[in-house]
Amino acid sequence: RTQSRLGVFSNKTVESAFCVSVSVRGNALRQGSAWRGSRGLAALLLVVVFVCGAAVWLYVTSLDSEITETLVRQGELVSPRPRVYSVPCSEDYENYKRYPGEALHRATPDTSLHFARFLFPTRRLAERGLALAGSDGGVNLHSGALSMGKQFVNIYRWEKFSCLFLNVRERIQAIIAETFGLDPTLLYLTKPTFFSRINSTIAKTQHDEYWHPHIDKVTYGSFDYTSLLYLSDYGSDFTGGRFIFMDENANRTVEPRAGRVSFFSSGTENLHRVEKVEWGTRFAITVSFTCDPAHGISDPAMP
Ligand SMILES: O=C(O)CCC(=O)C(=O)O
Ligand SMILES: [Fe+2]
Repeated sequence: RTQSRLGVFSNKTVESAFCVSVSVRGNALRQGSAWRGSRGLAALLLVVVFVCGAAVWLYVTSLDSEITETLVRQGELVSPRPRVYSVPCSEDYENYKRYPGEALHRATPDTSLHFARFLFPTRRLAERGLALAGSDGGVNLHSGALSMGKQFVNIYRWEKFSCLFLNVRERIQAIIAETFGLDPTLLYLTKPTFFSRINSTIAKTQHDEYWHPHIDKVTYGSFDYTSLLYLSDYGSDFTGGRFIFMDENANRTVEPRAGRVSFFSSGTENLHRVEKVEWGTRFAITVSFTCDPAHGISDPAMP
């Protein structure tokens, strides 16, 4: 369809060009109008090039994402009950030691109401932490120390962060436990738990290449449950950057919304990737849990 639209525009252009070449052979008045005509033609050409460029760009970006289903739109409010999509259990789990309560589901709740209170300070903290770190990837929260040249800065000094994080962590842990039918005391925070800021600049390190399909249990080792708390809105703060579950026959997306928490079991059943961010800046925090007490980490503490 894009090609035929381009054809129609080209035909009109040829017609106008013919009229102009007739005019220049006439008198001065006609030359003046020919000049105005050719300026109009140039403007028309510019508009045509812009429209075609935009159409091709939209087409290519829609091809890139290949979304087949949108599980949750940015504007939807899925609250207070989480929306749950069950996926078949991955056979990989047979190779792992099992811990009580490991469940194999995917849940995509929108808990904006519960998290609204934490959004602004958490987002500000993420912005300040990432500005200090000067990285386009993420900032680890488990040590609390950001390297800044040769100096280390403890981010937990800011904003009573440990209390804030504890609340966020506890609430997410409670929702995961409730949704998967687990005992919340058998879930442990694990590392890495981190802020991420993504924009359209080119990745500096391989770690910054967030768009590759991956399985969190493989990438991070200790993850059994991944949760993502979004701190900015798809469509207004940034475009692109949708989260995509890559199922066998479908690519199912979750559109980030500030305050939305998406969580899922971290195994093969939840292969996923993040679409490249096209415009703007996307902030999120990844809070991860393990069922293995040996991989648990303690909550950040105030120094
Ligand atoms: O930020 C997201 O939506 C997902 C990030 C992710 O897949 C990861 O950190 O492993
Ligand atoms: Fe991931």
